[in-house]
Amino acid sequence: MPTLADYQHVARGKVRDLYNVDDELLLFVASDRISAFDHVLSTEIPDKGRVLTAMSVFWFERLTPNHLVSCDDPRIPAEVRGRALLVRKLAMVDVECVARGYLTGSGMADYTATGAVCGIELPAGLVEASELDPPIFTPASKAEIGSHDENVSFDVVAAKHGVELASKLRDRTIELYREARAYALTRGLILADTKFEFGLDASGELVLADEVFTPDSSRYWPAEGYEPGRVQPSFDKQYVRDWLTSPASGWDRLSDVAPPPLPADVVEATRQRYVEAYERLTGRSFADWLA
Ligand SMILES: N#Cc1c(N)ncnc1-c1cnn(CCN2CCOCC2)c1
Repeated sequence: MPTLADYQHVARGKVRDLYNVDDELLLFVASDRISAFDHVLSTEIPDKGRVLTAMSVFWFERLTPNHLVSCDDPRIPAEVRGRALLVRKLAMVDVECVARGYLTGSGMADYTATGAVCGIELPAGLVEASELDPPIFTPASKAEIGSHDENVSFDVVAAKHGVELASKLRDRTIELYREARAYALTRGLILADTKFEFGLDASGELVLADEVFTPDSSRYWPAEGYEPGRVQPSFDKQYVRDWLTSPASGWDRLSDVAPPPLPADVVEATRQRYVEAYERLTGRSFADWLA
């Protein structure tokens, strides 16, 4: 059985890492790190990596083609089993493919400033968390760790990758989002938006890569209590956000100071929210995940 040290570390994200296994395969590892307010916190959330990996696998089982080869393979080191995926190498398309079914975050900021998002004019009078019907494709250029992705128009993507591939990215992004949004609603969860990464395989086929419909790549809101006109509570990170912005933390989010460690009760409540999100979405018990 190999260890992680046997594989070359080839890419590091805020909370994920990529290792080279061989000419065909990569190891995609999800950590227990959590980010909030653009900081990677010093406190980890136990099982976060395992829960998010289990969520990606649930969706990869339903949405093909994708890069997943295996979640349970002898080439996966025991130390990361359950939070690591063996994936096939692709020629990645350098676009963050975002679908938005609700107006929030940078989309709301762009709308407030210009009445449009990624060059897509929206109706007047929309408010924070307004539903967008139809959902919109709002691509972004990938940013380095620590800075925000930049929203770009479809035409910018088409200029870089050609109209045919840009259209495929847009159509596949919206198609996948619509399917997952409808399903999530049946489980009492609003999938407000999501971010995909795609690659091309040797035959030139567009293949879903990265993580899929996890709380790190997507915004999940509880459907119960949904009300446009205010910022909705994040299903998974609200406890962290509320504590960090409360007097109890002693932290000023507008300062450049790193956030303080999280108290144990916030860590446990957050862990429970990740487990609850997985169990509500999949109908499966997290205790059964690669036990
Ligand atoms: N997925 C995938 C994938 C693939 N299947 N084939 C080739 N390259 C990639 C790849 C390389 N970098 N990234 C960006 C996202 N990374 C995620 C992990 O953590 C680091 C950042 C994706």
